[in-house]
Amino acid sequence: MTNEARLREQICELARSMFERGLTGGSTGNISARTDDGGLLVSPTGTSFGRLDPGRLSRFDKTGKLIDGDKPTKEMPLHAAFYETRSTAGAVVHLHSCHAVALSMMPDVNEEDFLPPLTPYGIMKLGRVKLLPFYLPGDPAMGEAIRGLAGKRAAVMLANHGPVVAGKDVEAACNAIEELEDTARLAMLTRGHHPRALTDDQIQALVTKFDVEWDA
Ligand SMILES: O=C(O)[C@@H](O)C(=O)COP(=O)(O)O
Ligand SMILES: [Zn+2]
Repeated sequence: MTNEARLREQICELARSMFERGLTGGSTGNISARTDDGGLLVSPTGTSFGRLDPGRLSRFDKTGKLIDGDKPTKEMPLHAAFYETRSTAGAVVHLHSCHAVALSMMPDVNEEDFLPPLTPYGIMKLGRVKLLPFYLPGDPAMGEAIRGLAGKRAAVMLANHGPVVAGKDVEAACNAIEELEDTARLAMLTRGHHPRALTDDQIQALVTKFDVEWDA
């Protein structure tokens, strides 16, 4: 099996796993990954994460030209902006995960640190998560918003829509976006109960020990 064939299988398998666990429903969400030749494999528009077909993923060459496969996600500008601004990005995932979307609607949420520092893994896997405003799905302005972050954030939350996370590869991006949803779930569950969050010293210790991108 070629590396590309393995990558196609992995994209579809991880997408299906997230769908089956209710992390994104219907035909929501999109996923992309870099190929060895600098191109991209991308989920087609209107497809369900539960039923992605490895042979029908949209394939782009390294210049951004669509080579074959089905019509790509309408969120290509969003995905492309992550690859352009983060040289370490090997994959990008977007979900409509319920608790993250709910948290994005809360009136007092911090736009610079969308997730409260509740557990170590949220900090280690995501760094600081920026809350972006609401955009219409497919609006290329989302790509401009990502470019405006100059590669400093691996994860953003689109208000009233869903999270988007870049990782070094498909597995890392999927693990990180699952952590985003879990942390948002904890935040919603503990909302109004004054949970004890991690202290600044604990956060700094994590950032240092696990080399987390945290300054942005
Ligand atoms: O919310 C949307 O419409 C998109 O962001 C989405 O999740 C699914 O769109 P496609 O990837 O074009 O199917
Ligand atoms: Zn979406």
